[in-house]
Amino acid sequence: MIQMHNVSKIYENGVKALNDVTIHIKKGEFVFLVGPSGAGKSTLTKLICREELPSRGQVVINGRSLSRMKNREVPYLRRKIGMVFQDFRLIPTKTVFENVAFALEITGASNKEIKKVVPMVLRMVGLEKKAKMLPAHLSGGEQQRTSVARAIVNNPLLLLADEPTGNLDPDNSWELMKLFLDINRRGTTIIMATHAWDIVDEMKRRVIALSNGSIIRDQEGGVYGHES
Ligand SMILES: Nc1ncnc2c1ncn2[C@@H]1O[C@H](COP(=O)(O)OP(=O)(O)OP(=O)(O)O)[C@@H](O)[C@H]1O
Repeated sequence: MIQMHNVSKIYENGVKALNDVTIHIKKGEFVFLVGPSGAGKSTLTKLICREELPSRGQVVINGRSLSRMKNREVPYLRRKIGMVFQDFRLIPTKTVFENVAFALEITGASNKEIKKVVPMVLRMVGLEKKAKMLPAHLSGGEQQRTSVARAIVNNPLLLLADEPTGNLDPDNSWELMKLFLDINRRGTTIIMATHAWDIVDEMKRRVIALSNGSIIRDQEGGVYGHES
């Protein structure tokens, strides 16, 4: 489903963030991206959602090369990808319901569909009772679950999460991981960049370790590792 062939990324300021990276990720996999700060994890996730283009090599999602994709096709790609960030990125003036509904509205969903689907997704993340609240009145864990609801409301093929537990305490981090497992069991591929070594070690999933822009380990049922 995701293929990167000999991908390098050099930013305009000359920083080489990724160096000859080749990865294949199959539909339904759960992959942790690990490595020290600056190793290239965020850059890799940005290449997958075409927020950045590779300087060399190819990124192919579902058989489509992202370098050849036209700008007007990018929204269709993004609909297939749900994104979750460390800092939640909710719209502060919208309620929980409205934040999630917004992701559906921009795909042209009808009001009827929004009224049906949003409560279902809020129930799945355990926020059905908080639908009318604003993000500022929620705990960090609840804000992150709202952002997960928003990410999955379009039923994406892929959930891309960049350090999603970075602002959560251990209990909320594990709640989030249970939710991710649930989402993964329903068939969504998950790629999660993280420094949370305890989560990686406990979950025993595929681990891709980056160091200085290169893959130094790619292991099924892997651990965080301390080589990096
Ligand atoms: N937009 C940019 N322009 C220039 N250099 C960048 C840009 N984004 C990232 N970099 C550089 O590319 C390298 C890889 O950064 P990246 O954010 O991918 O690392 P990371 O592994 O996600 O780090 P962290 O764990 O701190 O989030 C770093 O040296 C960083 O400074």
